[in-house]
Amino acid sequence: MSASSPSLRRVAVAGASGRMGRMLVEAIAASSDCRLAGALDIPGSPALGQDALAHLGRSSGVAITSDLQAGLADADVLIDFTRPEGTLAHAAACAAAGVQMVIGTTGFSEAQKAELQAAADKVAIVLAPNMSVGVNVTLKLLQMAARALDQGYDIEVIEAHHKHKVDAPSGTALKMGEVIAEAQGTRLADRAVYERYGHTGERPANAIGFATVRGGDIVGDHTVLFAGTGERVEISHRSSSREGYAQGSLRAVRFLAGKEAGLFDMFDVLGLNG
Ligand SMILES: NC(=O)C1=CN([C@@H]2O[C@H](COP(=O)(O)OP(=O)(O)OC[C@H]3O[C@@H](n4cnc5c(N)ncnc54)[C@H](OP(=O)(O)O)[C@@H]3O)[C@@H](O)[C@H]2O)C=CC1
Ligand SMILES: O=C(O)C1=N[C@H](C(=O)O)C[C@H](O)C1
Repeated sequence: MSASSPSLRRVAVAGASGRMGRMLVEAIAASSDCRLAGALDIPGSPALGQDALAHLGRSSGVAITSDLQAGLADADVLIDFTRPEGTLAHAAACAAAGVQMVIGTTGFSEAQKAELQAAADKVAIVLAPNMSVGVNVTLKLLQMAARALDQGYDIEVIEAHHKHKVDAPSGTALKMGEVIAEAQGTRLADRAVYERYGHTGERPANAIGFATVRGGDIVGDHTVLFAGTGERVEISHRSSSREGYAQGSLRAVRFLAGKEAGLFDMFDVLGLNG
């Protein structure tokens, strides 16, 4: 489906009654260049039939539906923050209907990522575990630090999130590990240590360790520790609201305008490659 005018993007939201979905619907309603064109949620959701802005006591004129075809019918792009299995079903429908996607969902397996790549061969998709500008700049800082601190520094990624989060480590923490491993000419799969318990033995020099905290309403904290001899470097990002994820998603929506196909990330959107 093509845009109704070059400057107005018609945006549907999947997981519309979720924490991110609500934030996205609100951000779209407040924007001057995006219009809410559909609101989807999972069959059985208590939000079905309600207006997408009902949680704010307002009306968007768009009711939340689980009918994928109806939810996408008027959309140029779908923003999806749901669960991997939901995102994959949405990606298949979007590829068939020619609807672009911005995907914030985390927790994909390698096989699921390959399915998203196949969808992106048909329609343009931005996929990123964190849409905030600050986190993506942090990833660039980590690239630089990882190159400079290549020898003699033990690397640990520590993340904290709210008690409702279902995947661990966070998608952002894994991305940080991947960026660091790649900057050092290695693969995260060969270095990641996700669990420690009991007699673990000494720390392998090349390990990238992960530690996960879950509790309360923590929006999202990430720290990477480079622990050397006599000093340590800590690079941290803390989100205090989901607004940054929503605004980053809208930047991705604008970036996609006019793109036919391909899998992009927030480095592409923000011009951070190179
Ligand atoms: N990339 C980024 O910047 C960010 C990514 N995220 C990621 O986004 C995802 C959602 O986070 P959050 O909003 O906090 O989660 P929520 O659980 O609050 O929202 C998820 C929404 O998706 C719906 N849903 C659940 N399963 C399915 C399915 N199989 N198909 C369709 N819809 C489904 C839920 O419905 P119901 O409640 O009825 O189950 C709910 O409306 C997570 O993977 C999270 O890690 C989060 C923040 C930022
Ligand atoms: O579930 C969340 O809340 C978040 N998930 C993303 C992740 O897994 O990295 C991004 C952010 O940290 C919030």
